[in-house]
Amino acid sequence: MALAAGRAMLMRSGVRLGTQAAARGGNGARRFMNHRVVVEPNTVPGVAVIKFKNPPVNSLTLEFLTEFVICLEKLENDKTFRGVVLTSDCPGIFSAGLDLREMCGKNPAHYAEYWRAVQEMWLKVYLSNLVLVAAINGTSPAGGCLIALSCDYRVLADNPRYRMGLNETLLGLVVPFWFKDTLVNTIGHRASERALQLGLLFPPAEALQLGMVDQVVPEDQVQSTALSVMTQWLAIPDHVRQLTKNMIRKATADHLIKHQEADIQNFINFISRDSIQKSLQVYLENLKQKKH
Ligand SMILES: CCCCCCC/C=C/C(=O)SCCNC(=O)CCNC(=O)[C@H](O)C(C)(C)COP(=O)(O)OP(=O)(O)OC[C@H]1O[C@@H](n2cnc3c(N)ncnc32)[C@H](O)[C@@H]1OP(=O)(O)O
Repeated sequence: MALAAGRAMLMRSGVRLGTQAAARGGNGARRFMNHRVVVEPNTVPGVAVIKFKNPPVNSLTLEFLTEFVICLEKLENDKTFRGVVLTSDCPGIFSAGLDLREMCGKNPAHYAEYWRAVQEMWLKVYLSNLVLVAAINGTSPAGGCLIALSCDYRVLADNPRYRMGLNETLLGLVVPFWFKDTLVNTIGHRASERALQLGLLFPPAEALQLGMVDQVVPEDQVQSTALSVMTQWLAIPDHVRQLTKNMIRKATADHLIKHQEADIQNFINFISRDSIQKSLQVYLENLKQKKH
């Protein structure tokens, strides 16, 4: 379903699906290249590494989301893969979250298409049959943090410049209930109440203390740590681990699935408001200004 919608979207946007290139890396592993998502089968058998490559900041554009979902779906359907490490190819940034330009100055049909893609991405990651380990090698606000929180395990680089959290209120936005649920399921109710209302972005030591990440390691060890953690997770037979994961996550995902259309309508109504459009424009302008 998501794959079909994604293919249609890529066709509309002029991206040819036949262009995915396969090449052999130095270790003989096949390396699949999309435009914005690079998939590398790794030295650990059954494990692929997905690298986000949507410069400058890995913002979650419609095209990025579509490629990402297609990549995950392909890996899920290829029974040689049991686990995936998610990481970034953009130095210092895991993902800047939802692309603000997708939510600014567009029409309701675009907002609907974009929000459905955000929902589908979250459902795909949150309910994946694969073991997903986030190797967070950069800052990850809002939607970037959501991706990491939706994985099974999080390893964060020990760099005080890398912040993580759901900072939506700082943009004048209210997080959707399923962003909130994902955070509450990870760090608990009280910590989420404070983090969400204040739009807090946490440095590594605090993220670890809160349980937002599972491990903080030196920057050059993020991916290797993620891969060794993966070995531990893959020691469990897939079917029992998958059934257990599904049992724990199903209610949260079902809540969105049941209200998916209403959630899209709510997003359109909210994001189309003049006051929200104005605050997003001001936020984008401030990002530009800070450079000068
Ligand atoms: C009922 C439903 C309600 C709606 C719910 C909506 C939920 C929203 C979720 C989100 O994810 S909103 C996005 C939140 N993200 C952020 O707040 C991050 C903003 N960006 C930054 O803080 C910084 O850019 C950075 C990520 C820390 C990187 O800093 P750096 O100094 O390295 O780069 P910049 O010069 O700031 O940025 C480069 C370039 O990229 C543009 N950009 C940055 N973030 C975004 C983004 N999220 N979307 C689109 N574009 C982004 C930035 O404007 C610069 O552009 P140019 O000036 O070069 O054109």
